[in-house]
Amino acid sequence: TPCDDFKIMQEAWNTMKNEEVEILYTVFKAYPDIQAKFPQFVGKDLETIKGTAEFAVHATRIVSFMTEVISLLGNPDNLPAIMTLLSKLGKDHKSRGITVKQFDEFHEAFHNFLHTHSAWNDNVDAAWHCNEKKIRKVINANLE
Ligand code: HEM
Repeated sequence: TPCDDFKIMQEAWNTMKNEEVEILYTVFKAYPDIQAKFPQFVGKDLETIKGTAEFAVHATRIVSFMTEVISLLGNPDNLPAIMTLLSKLGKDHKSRGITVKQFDEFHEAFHNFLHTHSAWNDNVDAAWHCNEKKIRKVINANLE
């Protein structure tokens, strides 16, 4: 299945994973309701906060989480670790009042970023979608 092509997914991600600030900016720009959930960013001008250390720190937390999960893919021994990380992410965000709908929004905006990146192609897309579907299932089960 395309899920087994995790290597090309990891390679593509490696070319994008250092664009933390641009990734979070893309998400907040498309969905201000996501920005509004952050006590430190609510009501602030996105263009202004984009350049702050606080913004870079949070962008890096999110993107590093993704990097961690993506690096663990492909080895069945890592499955329990992946499940633990994803369940915790879902539970921690549920307790902040964040919804599946907002994760869908994040997802969509995040994809606009990925798709406009030069490392993206049909093979990466297929591998990404297959793995992402499974990942989102675990997160959603813990968000609901
Ligand atoms: C869907 C919209 C989302 C909203 C509204 C949201 C909101 C938040 C908020 C308010 C915090 C706490 C910030 C702080 O204490 O400084 C947080 C923490 C965090 N978020 Fe999100 N988040 C979203 C999606 C995501 C996604 C998709 C990921 C990763 C794939 C992610 C990863 C993290 C991580 C790693 C932390 C720090 C650990 C923790 O406290 O849980 N978030 N998020």
